[in-house]
Amino acid sequence: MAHVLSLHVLLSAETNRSSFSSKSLKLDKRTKTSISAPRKGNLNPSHKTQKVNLEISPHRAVSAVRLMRIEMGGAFADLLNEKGKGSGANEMGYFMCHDANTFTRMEPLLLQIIRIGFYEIIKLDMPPYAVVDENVRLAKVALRHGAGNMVNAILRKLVLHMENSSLPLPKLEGDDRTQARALATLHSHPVWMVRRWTKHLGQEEAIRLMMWNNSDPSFSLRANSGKGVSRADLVTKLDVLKVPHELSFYLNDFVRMKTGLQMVIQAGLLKEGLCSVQDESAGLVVSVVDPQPGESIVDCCAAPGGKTLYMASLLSGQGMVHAVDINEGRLRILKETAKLHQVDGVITTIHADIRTFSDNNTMKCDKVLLDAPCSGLGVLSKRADLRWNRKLEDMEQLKNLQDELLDAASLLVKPGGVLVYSTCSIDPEENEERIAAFLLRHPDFCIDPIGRYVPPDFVTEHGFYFSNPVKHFLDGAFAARLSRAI
Ligand SMILES: C[S@@+](CC[C@H](N)C(=O)[O-])C[C@H]1O[C@@H](n2cnc3c(N)ncnc32)[C@H](O)[C@@H]1O
Repeated sequence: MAHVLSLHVLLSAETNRSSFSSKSLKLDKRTKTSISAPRKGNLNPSHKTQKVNLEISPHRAVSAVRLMRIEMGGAFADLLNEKGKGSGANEMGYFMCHDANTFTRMEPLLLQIIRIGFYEIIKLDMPPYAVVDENVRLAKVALRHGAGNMVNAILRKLVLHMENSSLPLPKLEGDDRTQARALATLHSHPVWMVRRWTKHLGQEEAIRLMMWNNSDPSFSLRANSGKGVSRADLVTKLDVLKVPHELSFYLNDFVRMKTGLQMVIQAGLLKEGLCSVQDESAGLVVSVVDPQPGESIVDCCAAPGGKTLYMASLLSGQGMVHAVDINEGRLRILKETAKLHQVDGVITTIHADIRTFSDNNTMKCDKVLLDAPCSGLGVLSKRADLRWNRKLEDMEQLKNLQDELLDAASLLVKPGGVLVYSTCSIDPEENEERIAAFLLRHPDFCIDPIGRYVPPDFVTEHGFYFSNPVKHFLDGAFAARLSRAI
């Protein structure tokens, strides 16, 4: 069950995607004939006459390979849909490969097929015997007859348990550790995360958070005012596309949507730079910075540029955002998007490690944003793979890095200027604790409470910004606004 959640994302993405066209699939699917003229993959000639039922679901096939690649190769779920390596056509080719040696290497696929079956039966509530049938077929085509039999036996056992309401689910009893393990299984999260959240949030809220992480993510679009596109213009476009949406309660340029992102993409709204996909929680971090025309702003960890672009669009052509990032490729994306969004006149890109940049530079700006590398524990509903890639040991390393970056960023703030530290984490050790430690090291900075910049609902007792997924139904995010003494 470990990756069933990412499967969910992939399935819905693939339903609308055309990285392999339905036209090409028609050639291969729903035919109960021998494979005679394969168009992809290295089919062994000896199989040309093999009678194989190819009536397999392409979505399942692509999903199974993608899940395997995420698990074994660390592929990012959200990058798998780009052309090339991750294209659906490639993965279908993988499935249609009938070389005996490849079978051995493909074995982990069996696990993914079983996971898909479990997910469809338990979570998607699909007709169970159809699911068994489809996945058995898939295992037979992709692996071998015996693999199909195994899928059949396991999924049928599951269906039986479901019918008799006798699923052997772990019980929420015993000591903390045992309960955490049970919750981890029930809600498909790593045990260390469950233990951490239970400690920080209490068990009830930890469960709500896991349920949120497992739910369908919603998305927000930001109308690109830098290009003269108003929210009303964006709403008109969405109406034409018949994409259901509602206006953001918190941000004037934002629109929320639960479904229809694929339609927005296919209609070219992003490609034309009319809008960006940006969560309101990230937009509210920009509200905390509160960019004003004429100001100089350093964005220390800027790429791929979500916040840089939004800040630039608020400058009305006056002022400058210096976008610094250590990752050249991501910075290039930022630069290209800035052009597309017609805000490149107020953005300069600087490829550098902010730590050496600030050491060797006398630059002092009105405002400095440090959107620090973090665990991403606030965005797990959109990053289904992240929970399994993130390790407890990462947290210590991240905290050290965040401290170093904060020290470096502070050097770029002019006297009387503002430093904003933000993360997309809900973990106090990456948020409040980093600020407390920073203020001890830097007595020339103090907290500037953010009540003036965001709705009261997002203001913590210490004057920080915090977006809580289970309270605000947005991604989790944190920001502290610190002002430097004159
Ligand atoms: C959370 S992401 C920033 C997201 C960005 N602010 C946005 O809104 O799109 C963190 C970024 O920090 C960058 N980064 C990590 N270490 C860095 C360093 N030492 N100096 C500069 N950038 C760094 C990473 O390359 C990554 O792009």
